[in-house]
Order: sequence, then structure tokens, then C-alpha cells
Amino acid sequence: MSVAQTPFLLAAEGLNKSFQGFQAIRDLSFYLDVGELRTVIGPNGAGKTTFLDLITGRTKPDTGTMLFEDSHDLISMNEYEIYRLGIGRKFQTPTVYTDHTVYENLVLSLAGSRSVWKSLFSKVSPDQKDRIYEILKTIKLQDKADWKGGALAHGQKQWLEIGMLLAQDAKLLLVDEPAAGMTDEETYRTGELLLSLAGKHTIVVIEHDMTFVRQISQGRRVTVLHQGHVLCEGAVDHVQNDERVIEVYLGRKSKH
Ligand SMILES: Nc1ncnc2c1ncn2[C@@H]1O[C@H](COP(=O)(O)OP(=O)(O)OP(=O)(O)O)[C@@H](O)[C@H]1O
Repeated sequence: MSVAQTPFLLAAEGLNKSFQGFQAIRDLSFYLDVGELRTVIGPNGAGKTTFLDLITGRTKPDTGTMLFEDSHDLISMNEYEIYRLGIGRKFQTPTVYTDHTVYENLVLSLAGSRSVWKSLFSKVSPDQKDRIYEILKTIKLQDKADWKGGALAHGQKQWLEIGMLLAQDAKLLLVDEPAAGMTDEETYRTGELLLSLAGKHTIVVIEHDMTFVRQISQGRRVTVLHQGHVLCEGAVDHVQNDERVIEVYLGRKSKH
């Protein structure tokens, strides 16, 4: 199949990546539709983080193709070019600006606002302000706009970071283990947030917590990675009942 004719937001085909002879990604193909909320699961060392590194240009594959919006060849682009294309990533550990307020964190993330550092407020247009308040509502931090990032609870920092991806205008949000270290209530609220974004945004979530995966997948596709390869893909019930998945992953990691 030619990826050039596909309607996917992201089409990766035949990716391979070795580190010092160890094959972390093995003939990996992955197709993502616009507006999808896709969860990627897999045991430790399955290649999930490496796969995100390949998408964002942090790591280059040895072989394979990767097209964004049918026309942008991600493999020939550097990390910053890929970021400017609209691919945003949230790492597992929150990386908000702790000395800046929640509002300022969002201002600093606005698309094209790299020069805002010196004049944080003067360059914020009324439209941008409206947008920030819209995002604050979405991430349910409207009453924390004046709080310093560092004063937020762990879960709130994660939501702020998701808000920062929205402020960047990311077309594709890559979210690495958003529920890690969260209370059950925070985890549930994170699921609600991601579900509220689905359809309007395209999101890839890497996650281990199967209760959370069930909450956000709700009939959506889940991809199981194993040894750098897609082992199985489908609805959460389908993958959880797949013998190979039970053997390599859920049998060891299931929280049920
Ligand atoms: N820069 C690197 N050099 C050498 N080996 C690496 C490098 N990056 C990843 N690997 C190896 O590739 C494999 C896949 O790692 P990766 O972090 O992508 O897995 P993962 O599915 O994200 O695991 P986890 O769930 O534990 O985060 C691992 O065996 C890891 O040790």
C-alpha cells in the first residue's frame, strides 16, 4: 500500500530502529485517523517511548517511512520542524514552568509565542486571552489561573501540560502515561479531559493503567506493542481477550 494515498493524519510504515545491535522497533506500522483518541499499551521495553521519539524526531529510524497529513515526510525533518508542524508531546513527568502562573504557562505555550518571554502580557491579544480562558475551562483550572505552576498538585500540573499542548495548537497530541502517580480521582478526571478533547484533536496516549485505558478507549482502537512491533490492535475487549496479549502483557500487568 502506498502511504501517499492514505487519508491518515499519521502513517508510519515499516519502521525499524536498533540501538547498539538491539532492535527496539521492528517493522512497526501504525496508522492514525484525524480526531482519533488512540491508546498504546505494552509491557516495559515494548518500544512505546522509542516510537514517540521517532514521531517527534528525537530519534531517527534506520528504515521506514512516516508521513504526517499525507504530505509531510517526518523522517527528513528535525525535531523543531516537527514541533512547528503541530506535533506536541507531553512527557510522563510534568514540565510546567513552576515560577510562572498557570495563565503565564499557557501564554508561553501559545503557537508562535517564543518571543513572549520579555513581554509576557503586552503581546497577548484579546483573542489570545479568550483562547487561554477557553483552555483554562477545558482543563478545569479556571480558578487556578493566578497560581504558580509549582503550587499545583501533581494531577493539576498534568492537566496544565495538556492545556499547554492545546495552546500550542498541536494537531497531534502525544501523551505519555498521563495517569502515572495520580490518585484514582485525578486519573478519572484526566480520562474525562482526554475524552472531551477526542474528535476535536488527535491524541495518542501511552498508558499502563488498564482501568484508565478502558475509560478512555470506549470502543476506540487500542494498539498493543510488543518487542517493537504491533502485536494486536482493536477494541479494548478484543485486545484484552487476545491470547498473545494476555501472555505478554495483561497476564503480568492487569489491574483487574
Ligand atoms: N537510546 C537507547 N540506547 C539503547 N537502548 C535503548 C535506547 N532507547 C531505548 N532503548 C531500549 O529499547 C527498548 C525499548 O525501550 P522503550 O523505552 O521505547 O520501551 P517502553 O515500551 O517505552 O518501555 P516502558 O514502558 O518501560 O517505558 C528497551 O529495551 C530499551 O532499553
